[in-house]
Amino acid sequence: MRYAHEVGKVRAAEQALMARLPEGTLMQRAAAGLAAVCCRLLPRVYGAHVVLLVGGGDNGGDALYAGARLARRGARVEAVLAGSKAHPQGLAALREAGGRVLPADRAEPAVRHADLVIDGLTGIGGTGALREPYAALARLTEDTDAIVVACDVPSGVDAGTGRVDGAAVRADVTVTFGTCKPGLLIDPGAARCGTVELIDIGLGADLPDPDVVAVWPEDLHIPLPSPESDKYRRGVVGIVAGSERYTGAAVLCVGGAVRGGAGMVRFASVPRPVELVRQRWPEAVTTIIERTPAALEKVGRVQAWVVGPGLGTDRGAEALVEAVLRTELPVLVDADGLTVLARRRDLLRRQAPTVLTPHAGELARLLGRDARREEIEARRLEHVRRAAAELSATVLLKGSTTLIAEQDRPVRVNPTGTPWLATAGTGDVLSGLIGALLAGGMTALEAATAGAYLHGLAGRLAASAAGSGARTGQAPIGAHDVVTALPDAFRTLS
Ligand SMILES: NC(=O)C1=CN([C@@H]2O[C@H](COP(=O)(O)OP(=O)(O)OC[C@H]3O[C@@H](n4cnc5c(N)ncnc54)[C@H](OP(=O)(O)O)[C@@H]3O)[C@@H](O)[C@H]2O)[C@@H](O)CC1
Ligand SMILES: Nc1ncnc2c1ncn2[C@@H]1O[C@H](COP(=O)(O)OP(=O)(O)O)[C@@H](O)[C@H]1O
Ligand SMILES: [K+]
Repeated sequence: MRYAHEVGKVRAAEQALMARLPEGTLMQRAAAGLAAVCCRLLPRVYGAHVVLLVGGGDNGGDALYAGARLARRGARVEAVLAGSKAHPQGLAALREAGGRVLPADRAEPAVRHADLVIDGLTGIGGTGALREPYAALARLTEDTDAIVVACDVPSGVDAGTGRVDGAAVRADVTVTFGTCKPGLLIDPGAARCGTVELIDIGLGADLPDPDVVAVWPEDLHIPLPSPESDKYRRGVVGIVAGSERYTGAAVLCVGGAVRGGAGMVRFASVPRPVELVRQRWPEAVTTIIERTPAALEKVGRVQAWVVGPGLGTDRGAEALVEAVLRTELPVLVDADGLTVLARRRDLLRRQAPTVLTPHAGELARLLGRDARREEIEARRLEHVRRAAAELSATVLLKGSTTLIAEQDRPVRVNPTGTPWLATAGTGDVLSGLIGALLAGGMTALEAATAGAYLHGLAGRLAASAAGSGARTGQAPIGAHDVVTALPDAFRTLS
């Protein structure tokens, strides 16, 4: 897992470490690491043209010292100063090494023609939208052939949240110090980082437990069938989805569960979705139910439930959501089920695990009051955490960078996925898949994590046209393609 710490904790750890070291040691460590990465990225350091974008704080100091190191190795280093002040010792070091300061009006051609640009405008001290001239300098990085290396954080990205409010640097590589920052792992900030390289500056012992962790495949412990397995031991998942009006969601959800490794899928709904599920997934055991509180009595035993996709939001849907949540089994609530829950949050008072899989709009409804969809998209980390605490559930927030939160645990960031997944019905596949993993005995957090990982990977595999010779090798996909690609996604793990 890759770990990230909140900015306040990074600063506290830095303070504690700095108190034990000679002044300036940490900045030298950071600058040495940054310069080493730049040397690796450049085909030749000697004679390379390097431009530094330098803000008024220590982030600019790192860039200046790194520039001095590159200048000493023969690079032609030019610095553009964004503020009225710049780190004085860093500036002196650059000049002493043969680097020079460019006037502001030379910044644009310099960045455009450079071999490498170091962004040292703002780091963890950046607050709010970049002001001028920082913003104009950050925009220059969007239109250059130079390799853009962000120092600690791409300027314009909020290090704590990943929020981007206006102009921001678009980096090929982000060299971050001591520990990752949440904004480097969470979109929209993560999309600005390129590859993230972590430089050890010795903070380790002073850092507390991480606030955010990115999931790695070796963290996923998906149970595999053994010789003693039978369909009941592998897990029976019950799916309550679909309505006379919406049928596709049910078919996709069942598909996600079948391909997600359930020993058996029991599907319960009204006649039309039952008929369609039977046609598409003869493996599923179907039951026609009425939309009443007693509906589940006919369904048979399961180990976990999924409720919500295509269910509608009327009184009948509410009766079904209530019936499922009144069981003492793990339950995943998705889609229309979440809309029902927004007016019946009392149903979340239960002992067994509950997994909620909202997108930002659904989470806004669930949190109510002041929550707005756009705010949630912009500050995903804060909202997913708040949701897990207020709703006493495992919350998986979908969208660009899926986050998974449980109270008092680090938030998990899913590294797989592709914007091609932003198409109707892919969420239904995810809920069926996680339901199957829950029924197989994984904890709510494990099942949500593994489900998000496999789903994102299946999306990528489905979207990439291997061997097609196409330029990007990617193509649009439908939700059923994600279902089809799930076995290949599982195969990458075994
Ligand atoms: N501490 C340590 O031990 C170590 C720290 N290290 C490094 O220090 C970095 C943190 O340095 P920091 O605290 O000086 O803040 P920093 O990121 O340079 O930003 C402040 C500057 O940005 C400006 N500014 C802010 N917002 C702005 C906006 N919206 N628009 C425009 N300008 C804006 C702000 O201007 P002001 O508001 O003061 O006018 C000020 O000039 C950290 O990321 C890492 O790289 C490493 O060397 C390792 C050891
Ligand atoms: N921009 C994006 N980048 C990556 N994944 C995305 C993006 N937008 C949506 N997704 C993923 O696509 C799926 C869409 O789910 P959802 O919004 O529930 O759609 P539906 O309800 O139509 O099935 C989720 O897994 C989500 O994480
Ligand atoms: K920066």
